[in-house]
Amino acid sequence: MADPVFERLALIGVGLIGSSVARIARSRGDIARVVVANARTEATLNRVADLGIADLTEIDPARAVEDADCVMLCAPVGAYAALAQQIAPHLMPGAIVTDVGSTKQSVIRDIGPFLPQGTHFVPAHPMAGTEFSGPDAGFIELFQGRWCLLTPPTGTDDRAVSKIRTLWERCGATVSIMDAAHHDRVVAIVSHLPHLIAFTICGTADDLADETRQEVLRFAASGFRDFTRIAASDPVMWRDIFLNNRDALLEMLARFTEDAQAMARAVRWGDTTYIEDKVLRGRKIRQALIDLNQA
Ligand SMILES: NC(=O)C1=CN([C@@H]2O[C@H](COP(=O)(O)OP(=O)(O)OC[C@H]3O[C@@H](n4cnc5c(N)ncnc54)[C@H](O)[C@@H]3O)[C@@H](O)[C@H]2O)C=CC1
Ligand SMILES: O=C(O)C(=O)Cc1ccc(O)cc1
Repeated sequence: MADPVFERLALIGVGLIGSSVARIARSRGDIARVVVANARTEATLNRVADLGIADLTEIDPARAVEDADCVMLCAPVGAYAALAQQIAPHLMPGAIVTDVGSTKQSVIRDIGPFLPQGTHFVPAHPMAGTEFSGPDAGFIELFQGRWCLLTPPTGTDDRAVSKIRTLWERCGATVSIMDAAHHDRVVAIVSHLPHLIAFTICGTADDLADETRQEVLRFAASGFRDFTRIAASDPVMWRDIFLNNRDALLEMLARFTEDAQAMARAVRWGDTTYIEDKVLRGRKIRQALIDLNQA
């Protein structure tokens, strides 16, 4: 077995993503020699201990990061600034701080300024997840065959980037490195806007008159069901994502609204070619994903 990438990995937050990393690290042995789990409540830490997915549990984030050569923030992105401020004075010289947040410019803005000289910061975003949360939701296969996007700010130490790349590759992901602003625009269209649409359409259906709502729930076809799966995601996590990728999300929403209006016009005027073209385009995108094995 290869040497572990890290001696001690501290996970700040052990929900779906943190607990999946913990499970993989514990089962493989070549990611970290010791896994420390931090969460806000004793109840979560007791659950982590029962699940046996960390070597140590620690309720104080400042203590959790002591002696860790890698600290991974796995909480909702709105909590990052306060967490960074708390842990910064306790980081070991040379420690690598990384994260799994779904927005990247905000994370660099919120964490970067607190980190002391001599530590390294490698922001990351695994493009894998489910609508479930908490330590029970994680699983070993979560990142298998999925992308992990790294957005190291200019000047980041190459060895630190390379170690985080190895960590994610050992989790089963393929790593791609990109600029944080580009990342935020890409995920706004492929992830954040689809979630916004899912939350909105479920709300719209729920706002309908009582009688109709019953019908919506009883006869929901698979299209609506697919939306409800996404809409079942964690409210705090998505509140934080929307507010921390505001500009890119609003830009993509404006473009989407224009396109939806064009579709409405085609429906109103019976523009069969327009409607067929759009449906065909959707079908081609679906096929391309299937060909890439990502659907
Ligand atoms: N759920 C998903 O599908 C994906 C989520 N992400 C990102 O990963 C991060 C974690 O998401 P999940 O694991 O899904 O969330 P989760 O809700 O399953 O777990 C979050 C963890 O953070 C802790 N936490 C919550 N608020 C906190 C606070 N104010 N201070 C300290 N700790 C706090 C919770 O106790 C819990 O341990 C988020 O930043 C999210 O944007 C990234 C990829 C996919
Ligand atoms: O469950 C789904 O459909 C997801 O899209 C999961 C997801 C949620 C947030 C991310 O930043 C990345 C992936």
